[in-house]
Amino acid sequence: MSTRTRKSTHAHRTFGSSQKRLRVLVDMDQVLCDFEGSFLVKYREKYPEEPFIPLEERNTFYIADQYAKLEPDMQDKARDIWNAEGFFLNLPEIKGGCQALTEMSQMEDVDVFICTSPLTFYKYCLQEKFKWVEDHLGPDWISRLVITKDKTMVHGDVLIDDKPRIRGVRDPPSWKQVLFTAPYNQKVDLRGRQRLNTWTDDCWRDIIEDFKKRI
Ligand SMILES: O=c1ccn([C@@H]2O[C@H](COP(=O)(O)O)[C@@H](O)[C@H]2O)c(=O)[nH]1
Ligand SMILES: [Mg+2]
Repeated sequence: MSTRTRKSTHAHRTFGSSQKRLRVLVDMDQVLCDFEGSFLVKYREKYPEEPFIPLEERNTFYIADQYAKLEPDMQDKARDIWNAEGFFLNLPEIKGGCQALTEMSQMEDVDVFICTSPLTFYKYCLQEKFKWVEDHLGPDWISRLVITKDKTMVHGDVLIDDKPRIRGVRDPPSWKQVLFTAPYNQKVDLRGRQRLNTWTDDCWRDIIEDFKKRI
């Protein structure tokens, strides 16, 4: 066997598959973690006499924008809830999310990363996001956690995210968004995007398989 043949055989073994790997980015708030539900419970506990907006009537991505329309100081009262120590750490899981992520990461030719934005008031949020991931998914996922204010800067093929409009310095981003359904994004124009309503059926699997065919 010539040197050239040996080299190419080795190369074939090392990089055996011609299938490109699909890189999936998955958001945390309102995709893996129940930000909205938890906010409402805590808000009503803290301000039982104040008006509130039921989940099915939420119509803006930022809670504070809609609460500001109720009364002038409601915006600050709302912010106090998620700025508090322990808010992010104690967010309940969106049903089936962590199980789906674990299974997704075991799919052939798929790499999964968590991609989340921090609060500008980052005192508790940053470390609590790390701890949440460790507690719910395990320590191996810490190296798969990307925290950024600008998700367009992160390279990927798919971003599963509830935010109706994601903008940043890179336009267009490398990824295609799959819109994870939330109360405030039910009526938005999908602009060619796919929707994922829940983690509790196999639709996410079909979406990932479909993207694998397209890359
Ligand atoms: O009403 C809200 C809802 C969310 N936030 C914060 O915005 C970012 C959103 O993060 P994603 O990664 O896009 O889910 C996050 O820091 C939320 O805590 C908010 O400030 N107000
Ligand atoms: Mg989100």
